[in-house]
Amino acid sequence: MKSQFKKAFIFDLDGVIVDTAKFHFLAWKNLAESLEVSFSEEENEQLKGVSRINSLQKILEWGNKSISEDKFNSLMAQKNEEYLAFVDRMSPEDILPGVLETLTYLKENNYPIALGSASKNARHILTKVGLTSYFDHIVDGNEVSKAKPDPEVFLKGCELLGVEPEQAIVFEDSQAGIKAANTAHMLSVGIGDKAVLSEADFNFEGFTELTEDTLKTLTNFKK
Ligand SMILES: O=P(O)(O)OC[C@H]1O[C@@H](O)[C@H](O)[C@@H](O)[C@@H]1O
Ligand SMILES: [Mg+2]
Repeated sequence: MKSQFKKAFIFDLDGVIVDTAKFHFLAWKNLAESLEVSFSEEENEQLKGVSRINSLQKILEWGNKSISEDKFNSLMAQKNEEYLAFVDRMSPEDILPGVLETLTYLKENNYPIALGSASKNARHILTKVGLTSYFDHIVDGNEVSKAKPDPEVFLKGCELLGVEPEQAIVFEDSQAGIKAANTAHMLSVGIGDKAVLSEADFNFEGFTELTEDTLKTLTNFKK
């Protein structure tokens, strides 16, 4: 049965828990440049939180390129191979500052916790950094049909955690993810540049700013 008072936490992965956003950037940049499509931090911002397939579609649109289905599939595989070579070198040292402390506090205080990521590599990355056991449920790119900014990934997380969307607090580093949380009436917490994530209900540079008092403020906040 759902308790209407309980709060639950949903974490995005890339750029929130681990700094894999920089690996996605490097891999997409190499791919875009191989197609002679210019790719800067600005374009990259628009790919954060966006699925692999939609990201490649966007790059092709920006460069006004049309390619065969075979080429499309081989580029997706090539990007993922390059990305996974970076991931292979990851260890618990790659957990972003303050994340472990936040997860430990939430776990000790019995808050339900889910992962809500667009990545098909999410489980592999959580294993690499040793965080799998902190999550009651993991929803990743393999389990959703609609990519962020559609809220499907977070709604699935709520369903599995047994809470209503209004009870969920979402940590996100992408504009697409903040939009998804807002659309579903969840509390959106932007992690990163406030100017970029201006639509979030709360903003923090990183988890080191999230003290126990701040977490209590979030759990008591009514949107
Ligand atoms: O290619 P993957 O690992 O399945 O990830 C899909 C997307 O996952 C998101 O978490 C990232 O922010 C995106 O940059 C990425 O494209
Ligand atoms: Mg992210």
